[in-house]
Amino acid sequence: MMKLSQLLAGVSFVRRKASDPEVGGVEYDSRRVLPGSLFVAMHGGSTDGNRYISLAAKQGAVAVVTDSTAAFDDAARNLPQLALIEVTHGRKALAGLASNFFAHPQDQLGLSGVTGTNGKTTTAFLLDAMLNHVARKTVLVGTIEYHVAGRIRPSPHTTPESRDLFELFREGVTKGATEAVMEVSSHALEQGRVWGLKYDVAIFTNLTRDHLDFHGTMEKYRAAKQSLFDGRNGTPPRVAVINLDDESGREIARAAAMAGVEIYGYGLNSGTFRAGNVQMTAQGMRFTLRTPLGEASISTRLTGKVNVYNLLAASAAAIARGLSLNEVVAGAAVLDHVPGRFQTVDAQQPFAVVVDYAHTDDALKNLIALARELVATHDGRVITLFGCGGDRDRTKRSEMGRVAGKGSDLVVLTSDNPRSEDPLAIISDVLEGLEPTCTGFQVEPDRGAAIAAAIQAARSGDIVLLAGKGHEKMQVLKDRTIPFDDVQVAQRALAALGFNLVSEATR
Ligand SMILES: CC(=O)N[C@H]1[C@@H](OP(=O)(O)OP(=O)(O)OC[C@H]2O[C@@H](n3ccc(=O)[nH]c3=O)[C@H](O)[C@@H]2O)O[C@H](CO)[C@@H](O)[C@@H]1O[C@H](C)C(=O)N[C@@H](C)C(=O)N[C@H](CCC(=O)O)C(=O)O
Ligand SMILES: Nc1ncnc2c1ncn2[C@@H]1O[C@H](COP(=O)(O)OP(=O)(O)OP(=O)(O)O)[C@@H](O)[C@H]1O
Ligand SMILES: N[C@H](CCC[C@H](N)C(=O)O)C(=O)O
Ligand SMILES: [Mg+2]
Repeated sequence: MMKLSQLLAGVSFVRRKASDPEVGGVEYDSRRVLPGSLFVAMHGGSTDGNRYISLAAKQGAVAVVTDSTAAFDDAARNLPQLALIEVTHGRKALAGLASNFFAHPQDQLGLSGVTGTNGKTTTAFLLDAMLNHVARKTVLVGTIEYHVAGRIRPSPHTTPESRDLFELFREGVTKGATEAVMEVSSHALEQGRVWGLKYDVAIFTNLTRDHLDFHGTMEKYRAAKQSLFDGRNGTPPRVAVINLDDESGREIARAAAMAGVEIYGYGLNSGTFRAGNVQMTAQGMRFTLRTPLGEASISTRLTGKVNVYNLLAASAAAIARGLSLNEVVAGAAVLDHVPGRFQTVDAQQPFAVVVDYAHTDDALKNLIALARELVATHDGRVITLFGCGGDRDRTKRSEMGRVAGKGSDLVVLTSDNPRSEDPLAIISDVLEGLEPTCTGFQVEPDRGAAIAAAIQAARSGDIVLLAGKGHEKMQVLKDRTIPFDDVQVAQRALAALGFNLVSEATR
């Protein structure tokens, strides 16, 4: 419990209807309001939290913070028992209130945030593994799941609302965590979900096409990412770990340097953290890591050029967090794979089946290029299965079709969370890019049947890429959400062909 006035410390507001109740919780969703809660009512893209103020009051809210002048006036008239505060930005206010409510757990954590179009989850997992390897307890927040000092929680969002983030941090600190590693999505930056958080280390992986449905243009998308580095998220980070091979990375580094941030640049061709002598197989990689602390040989079970970048980013961040080069090397060897990222499904079949989360044209292009490199030694073929998400960026659909068509020997075009859209309409958008570039493709909207078809088509030495859903366990359709797991479906398809798992065979 906390007095409303204490919760408001440092939170700027427009006006306040005086009264100072004890508050037992801070909620941004009326459905979670309990007796004694403070409800933060804010407008959104699909509804307006201000519509639910009277419902929240019925459920026992004692105070309401609103981003609406009209809602304030209305509640002042009709709900006289409520303490009221009007703010200009609901989520920024929420971040300040929640930080106060959970007693600033971030101050007791070394906080690292990863942003960029692709590679956030992988880089975060790598950094987390390095920190755990030197016995630092962590909170890990991202797309796949949340880890709170070893305990696993489901992840409803890559980057949760500030209130939920501070709750995770508080629980982590209570359980002995000293570090937090989190993915920071562009949605979160744009909306203010991480407003005011001071990062020790902010990491930029890359910027390529995605999320134009939300940001509108690449410039706005980049600006959202950049705000993690240049102080526009409230306060700039201490260190910025930035991919300097990426054009946007170079721009972001300039802006961060202007804001007084220390830059740790990385890349294959630029920066002070570099990789050389990369030797790559399907099972893993070795390369020389060059850093300002000296050189070391990295050995990892992750593979592919994109994972060289992810390892460079994680290594630089780990060094920024005080690890030695030896500790980085040891930590890099720990991770077997990141769930759903270049995860092989092995039932002793004579071809490879790989589940990967590539759901942008850049990721798909890189994935196919890696597969092409791996089959080139024995003249195998690349079979690529993918679809595009519904209610998401439409501009990437034909581009994904184009890169899949160009790089693959066979494409199986299917569905990937059509959400409210017609799966065939999404497929038709993809075909605009696929048809002109591809000699062999099949269309099968049912993802289960499509996976079976892709696997049936494989011959000895081929690689079957099942792209887009990675770790996901559900397929989101218009009228229902059904359990769906690419790894399991692939295992069943292999079993139907007489290939069976041996123990520990599935990585
Ligand atoms: C576009 C987007 O990010 N939307 C998120 C955002 O919605 P919004 O601001 O439009 O809010 P809204 O749904 O209109 O509701 C307005 C307010 O009313 C409240 N409300 C709503 C209903 C009710 O009965 N009572 C109530 O109080 C809501 O809690 C909210 O505070 O805030 C909501 C509450 O937290 C989220 O559920 C919602 O996520 C939607 C479902 C979503 O799909 N988001 C995705 C795109 C997303 O955020 N993805 C990124 C990662 C992307 C990537 O990995 O590349 C992420 O960080 O997860
Ligand atoms: N550094 C990278 N550069 C380009 N592509 C990458 C990189 N790392 C991973 N990928 C590709 O992108 C896919 C998603 O990777 P990952 O989950 O690490 O990224 P993410 O940024 O967290 O994605 P999301 O925003 O969807 O959660 C991988 O399966 C792989 O195909
Ligand atoms: N988290 C990202 C990736 C989703 C990947 C793909 N499976 C899809 O549903 O589009 C998003 O929500 O845009
Ligand atoms: Mg992610």
